[in-house]
Amino acid sequence: MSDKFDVVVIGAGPAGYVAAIKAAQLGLSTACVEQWLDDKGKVRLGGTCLNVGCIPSKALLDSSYKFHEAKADLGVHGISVSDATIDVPAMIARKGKIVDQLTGGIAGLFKHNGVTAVSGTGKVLAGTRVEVTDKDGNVQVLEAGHIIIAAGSLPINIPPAPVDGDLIVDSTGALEFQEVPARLGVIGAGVIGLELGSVWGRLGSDVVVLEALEEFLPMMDQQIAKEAGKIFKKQGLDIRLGARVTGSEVKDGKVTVSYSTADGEHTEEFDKLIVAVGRRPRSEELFSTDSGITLDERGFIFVNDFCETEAPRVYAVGDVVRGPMLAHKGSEEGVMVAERIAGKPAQMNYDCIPSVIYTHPEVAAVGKTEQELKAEGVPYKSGTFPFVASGRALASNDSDGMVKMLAHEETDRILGCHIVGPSAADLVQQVVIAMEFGSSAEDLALTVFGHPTLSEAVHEAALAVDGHAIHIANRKKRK
Ligand SMILES: NC(=O)c1ccc[n+]([C@@H]2O[C@H](COP(=O)([O-])OP(=O)(O)OC[C@H]3O[C@@H](n4cnc5c(N)ncnc54)[C@H](O)[C@@H]3O)[C@@H](O)[C@H]2O)c1
Repeated sequence: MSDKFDVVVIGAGPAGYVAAIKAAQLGLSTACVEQWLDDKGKVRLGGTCLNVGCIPSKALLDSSYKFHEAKADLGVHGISVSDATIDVPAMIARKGKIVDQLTGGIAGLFKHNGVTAVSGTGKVLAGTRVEVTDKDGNVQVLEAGHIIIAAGSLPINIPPAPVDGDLIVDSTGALEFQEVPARLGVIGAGVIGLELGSVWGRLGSDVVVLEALEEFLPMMDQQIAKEAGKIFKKQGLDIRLGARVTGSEVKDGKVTVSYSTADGEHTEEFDKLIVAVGRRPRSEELFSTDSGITLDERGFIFVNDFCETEAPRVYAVGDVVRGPMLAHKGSEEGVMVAERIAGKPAQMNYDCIPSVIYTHPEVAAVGKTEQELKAEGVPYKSGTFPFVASGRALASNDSDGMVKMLAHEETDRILGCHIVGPSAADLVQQVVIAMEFGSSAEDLALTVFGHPTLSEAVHEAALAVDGHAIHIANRKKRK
């Protein structure tokens, strides 16, 4: 193997592997260094997202939802299922197969595009060189025209609940339970806590989520967060806000968690405990001190809007840099950087990145929340539409939630859209496209939406912005 490449990418997660494929497609000789190994000691591509994140968690979310439907949701359609049971090891094995299929698919894409996968741990040295140490300790140095660091992130550990991989697990361990825990504790009511809490809750666990903050989903639009909180409560998720975990004790196959609230100290006993208190950038031991790369105060690699680090010809993308820790944000940064290396004037629109919590119903958002617009003093108007007024949602017996559209009071330009409801992730994408093209709420209102679809709820929310909704009573004066 040559040790000279136009581009060396460190990390083969969604940010790194996409950057590598794009760079190769643009005619640049490209290597991608990855430290993850499979059980045979071969390099494994795909990073957290494919191996222990987005994809396996969605596989379990879907399996557990089907079980829940069979047990509790089909009766209303006149379908009776007697004695639905769940084979947890079979469910986990199916998830494993999907992961294998997708990670193998990236190896195929690398081959097809001519990306060289290099097994080992990469470290950036001065002079755009990358030192790679393989599993046996062999070291080689790659000479790079440009470097793209896409080293990702790691779960945060907290001293009150040290992960032991058995009773106390992080998001990775929570994808491997071989039986349904009777009582499951979750620390953190963030994205991971809610998704994994839903999986095991639907399979029969009695789930308690302990969240230190008083506010539920503070990053989300508060009207939508409140609606989501009500729905999750109705589903049986016991989310305790203002509950800061202060300690844990493992004894006799159980874990006792201590937490404090405004009322004082409390304890709860669980069969398993998931720690989901956030992730941190994987930026340690990633570059030599003379490489010129710097970190910001939170440990993220410091980059500008074009993902350029302070070292010439060294870029960083994805979870290891500022911005939301989302696979699609990392992938798009990877594409932008590959194109800029190839001399194209590419840039990212950071104002138009959707985010989703894959509970059922899903919670999805793009753009500004109402509280952000208020804080920034931006004049705005809003329109909402509840799914209970959607024929399609009622037909599917899936009518919890609403769509909320925010537009500029004077220009009518769409500023944000927030949804809790069926297929929220796909619905919000319609608004992402509209926003990317600078659409006004009226543009969406004048668009023909197929009937009967869930998408009509987006249309009606856009109509409601100026009091023109058809299928609900408009509260505001029409313009
Ligand atoms: N669907 C998705 O897009 C998706 C899925 C999974 C993860 N992610 C990303 O991964 C990252 C990590 O997710 P996450 O859910 O771990 O983090 P998060 O930051 O979304 O939530 C962590 C929560 O834990 C709480 N917390 C911290 N310490 C606590 C304590 N001692 N006691 C009680 N509560 C405590 C915090 O207040 C916070 O609300 C996020 O950036 C997320 O966006 C995204």
